[in-house]
Amino acid sequence: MSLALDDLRVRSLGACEYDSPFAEMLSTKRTSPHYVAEDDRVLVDDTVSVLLSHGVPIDQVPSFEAAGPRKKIYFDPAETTVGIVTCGGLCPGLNDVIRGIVQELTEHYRVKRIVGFRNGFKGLAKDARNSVTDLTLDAVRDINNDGGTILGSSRGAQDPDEMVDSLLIHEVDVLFVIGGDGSMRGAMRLVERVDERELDISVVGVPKTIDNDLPYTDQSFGFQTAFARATDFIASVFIESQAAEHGVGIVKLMGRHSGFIACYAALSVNEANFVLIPEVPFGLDGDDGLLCRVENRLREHGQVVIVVAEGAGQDLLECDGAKDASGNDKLGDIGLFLKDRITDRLTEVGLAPTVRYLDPSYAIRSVAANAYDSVYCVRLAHAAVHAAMAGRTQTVVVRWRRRFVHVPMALITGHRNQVDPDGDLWMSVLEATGQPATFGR
Ligand SMILES: Nc1ncnc2c1ncn2[C@@H]1O[C@H](COP(=O)(O)OP(=O)(O)O)[C@@H](O)[C@H]1O
Ligand SMILES: O=P(O)(O)OC[C@H]1O[C@](O)(COP(=O)(O)O)[C@@H](O)[C@@H]1O
Ligand SMILES: [Mg+2]
Repeated sequence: MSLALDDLRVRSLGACEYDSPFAEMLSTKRTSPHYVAEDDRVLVDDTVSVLLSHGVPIDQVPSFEAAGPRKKIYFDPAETTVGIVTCGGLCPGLNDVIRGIVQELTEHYRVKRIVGFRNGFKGLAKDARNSVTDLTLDAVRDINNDGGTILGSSRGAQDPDEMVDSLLIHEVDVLFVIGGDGSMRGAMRLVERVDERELDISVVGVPKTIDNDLPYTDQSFGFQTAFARATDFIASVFIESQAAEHGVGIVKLMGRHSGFIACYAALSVNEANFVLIPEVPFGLDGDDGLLCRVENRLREHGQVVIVVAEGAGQDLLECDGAKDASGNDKLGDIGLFLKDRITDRLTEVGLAPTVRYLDPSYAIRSVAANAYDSVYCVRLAHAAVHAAMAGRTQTVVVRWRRRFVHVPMALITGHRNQVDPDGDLWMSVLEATGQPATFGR
């Protein structure tokens, strides 16, 4: 996708006139290999030929605004009320982000009040006006030890005007939306209404996706925890299948449209023979199809391990076009389908398989963040707070090539991050599994 520098400019509500609590600490800081000053920018691309292809001087190639504290801020902290909402599916680290935002706003910016809206955007609807909770340091003290979100979450559309009314009733100046692609679309609709009503409210997003399907972020928070947890289940079916005469282990992992969890978890265990992801179609039948390949593998090695992302092979299933409350496609169960088809095939050819099938999806998504993701979450939380207090709006904070940067909200929903079948990650999966680049197609 080709971007111009202007596509990457983030919106500000206005001039920053208040001293930031970080003003003194920043007074001597300059860009270094380990720090990007607030007036410097971070390149989108890191490859020589790509940079050259823009054909413009280096300060005009696409770049992001650096995240981090500013010397001057837009909101007067003593007069600022902040709201936080978590939306969509769970993801490890949601509580860490909430806690990080509350700690930063309380201990450094000393804002007037922080409220949490309960159960996602539902908590901003008209009939939920009493569902806010005060987020104090005490309220968030140990929440990082638990998975899920203390605020609750939901799917399903809400009236954006009602949501703006709720922000006004609670005198919210800054709203943090922690959510995925759907939530960011919802947040943009909210910003439209805020603009129409000429309100001075900042909306800043912290992108959340267990599937790692949001662009402009190296890896989303919680992803490392998720694939680390997924490895336990792959290891389990590996051991089970090893102990059987004709053992087949199948694990279905989350990944609606993007197979990152499947790829990373499989590479981590490095015992999978087939990794099936939405980005790479496969066929079942014929000498080249999955069933024949599984049979051959079983005959040669006595054991097969398959890792399948939930969105893989959807074209093989009958789909009724059903949607969830947020409008996301309801997927067919590729894991159970494969389990049945593989069992039938191996039984037909007399191999009497022992098939172990695990679908640990919710057991993976509901855990607390690991130490790595906790660090990531707290740093995203800090970046989000600095961005909002400096008046940025319609903006999300992400880590891109190890730098924390600001990205216009529209870009994060513009396309999906997916495993590139021509990229080096998929190549590593092919190397590790020994499976062909395509089969049955
Ligand atoms: N196109 C959209 N416009 C407005 N709101 C949306 C849109 N898509 C999703 N939402 C809302 O955002 C919230 C979260 O969306 P969902 O798709 O469930 O999760 P995620 O944000 O994790 O992708 C839901 O309340 C949903 O109704
Ligand atoms: O059963 P639920 O809660 O609707 O969620 C299932 C989906 O949620 C996900 O974890 C991702 O959801 P989001 O779009 O909310 O990030 C998918 O991997 C999965 O398909
Ligand atoms: Mg989503």
